[in-house]
Amino acid sequence: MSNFSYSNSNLSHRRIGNWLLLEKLGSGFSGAIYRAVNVHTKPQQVVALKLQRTDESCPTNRYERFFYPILQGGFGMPTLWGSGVDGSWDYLALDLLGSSLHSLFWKSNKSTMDLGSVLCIGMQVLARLEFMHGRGILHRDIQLGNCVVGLPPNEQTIYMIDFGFSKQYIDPKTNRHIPDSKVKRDFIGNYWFSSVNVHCRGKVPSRRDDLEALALMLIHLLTPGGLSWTRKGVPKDNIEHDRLKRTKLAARPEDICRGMPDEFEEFLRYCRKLKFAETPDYGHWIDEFRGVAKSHGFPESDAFVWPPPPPPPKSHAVVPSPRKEPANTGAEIAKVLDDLGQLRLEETPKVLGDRIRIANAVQQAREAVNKPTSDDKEVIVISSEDEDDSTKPIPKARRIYLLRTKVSAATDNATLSKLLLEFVEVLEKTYSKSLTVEGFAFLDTLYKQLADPSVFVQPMRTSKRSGGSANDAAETDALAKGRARRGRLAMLKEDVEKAQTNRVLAGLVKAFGTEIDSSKGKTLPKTAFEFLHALGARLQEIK
Ligand SMILES: Nc1ncnc2c1ncn2[C@@H]1O[C@H](COP(=O)(O)OP(=O)(O)OP(=O)(O)O)[C@@H](O)[C@H]1O
Repeated sequence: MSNFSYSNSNLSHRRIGNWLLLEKLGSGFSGAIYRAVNVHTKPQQVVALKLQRTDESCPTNRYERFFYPILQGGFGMPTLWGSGVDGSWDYLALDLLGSSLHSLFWKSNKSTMDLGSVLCIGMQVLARLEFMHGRGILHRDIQLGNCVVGLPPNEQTIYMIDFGFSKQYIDPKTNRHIPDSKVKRDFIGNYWFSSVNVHCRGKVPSRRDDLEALALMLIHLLTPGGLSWTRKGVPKDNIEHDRLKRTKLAARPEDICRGMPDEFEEFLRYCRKLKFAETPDYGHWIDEFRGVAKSHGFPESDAFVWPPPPPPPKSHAVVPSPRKEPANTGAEIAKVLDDLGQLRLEETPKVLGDRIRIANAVQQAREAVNKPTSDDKEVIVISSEDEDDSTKPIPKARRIYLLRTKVSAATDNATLSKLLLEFVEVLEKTYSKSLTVEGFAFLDTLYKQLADPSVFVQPMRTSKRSGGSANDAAETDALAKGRARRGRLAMLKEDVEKAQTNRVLAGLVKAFGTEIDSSKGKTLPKTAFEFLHALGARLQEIK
């Protein structure tokens, strides 16, 4: 085993193979990278020479020499110009590239990376993974240090490097996916971003784990100070490592993604739901990230521009956009602010959980900011639903937001039914069948519309036996009986089918929201969709 210290050594001006070493670019535990020139070419070809001792206990250069040829020609894959062994040195001559994302972010001295840049990283790394996986190779060490930008004119392209931990997941002899195993295995990857399955549960890595590492990397960049388990540095012993794994395992997607566009939480959930041998839908998530960029006013291109250009104007930076409506008076704005001031979270009745109350408060604040003052002479509509006529995908969160604004303006049950079914369609079409903050906010608005008769133009009740709120409550209670016997969501669906009034439906929407909010991962099982469809149908019937 080599005791050689790559970080303390300086091999500048030495010649290895055809290459004259210039300055050191980086070094790790088991290798060093130098800028080097080919002594035989004119003009001199400049490369990055990746060096490793031949007696290295972890001979990653030998593995990389195998993978690079398979990856040649891929966009964002470095070209391998040569490789060999010279004396005690094993070397790879690679395209000379620029800084790693780790070093760019570190030097920016910011606690988070801007959303626009993070989305570009997401889109580009997804495309790299699609290519690698398409060639039958897993990366298995996705991290910021292994994503590097090119040198001009390729400085907006992110390259994948370091295939020392890579592996073929398609067996070249049988052409079949490698098998899964129940035997716990030693973890391969990195402490920060390796997936929960691989890192904490000892599972065999597959394509899904490369994607989950990317998801964690993106979430890390958007988290002030980074993901909690990255803050104490590299674990020094097994006790610290075990603690780190426990923290990672316990971190719920909804907690670590709080405050970020919903798509990040959905992407993480999606990765974790993929089956061992399942092919991820890379294109779908590239489109989702592009949609988020668009809705936040960033360019839709995945070009990674660093340092990031100034953020888009505030009016475009917020996901929801105001509806077209007459100019608001100063009194209205004052009322919204007053309402916000009155918002006493601990005393607000619990409707659908904290997530909704917070979402609503944030929503109101956003709307207050976007509303013109009484001094404004004309209404400036920054964007509206009608403007979204492009073929680009609208992110799920925005679609749900738009539906929610329509629900709050609806004046009859038929419209509510139509909007609810559109909402269900959005949920059904997305991969992650979990209810996000926007989804809960939609249910909350629907609940309020159904519970408050004053919002409807038409009379709300047609039932002979529903005389008042006491009866309504009794009816809801009666309908709730027997839930212990059958699945609660299935029971709620049956209750919906029997409901006679909007107020009863409101109670059931509330119960449904509470049910989902208390479920692990806020996921919507089949019975939840059945409930929503039944609710849509019942709304058509109750005039
Ligand atoms: N082709 C390249 N051009 C320029 N710099 C590079 C290149 N490849 C690597 N580097 C720099 O050297 C660093 C280490 O590279 P790499 O990850 O390939 O080596 P390693 O020995 O496997 O490192 P580690 O032990 O940290 O995984 C990178 O983070 C990057 O800053």
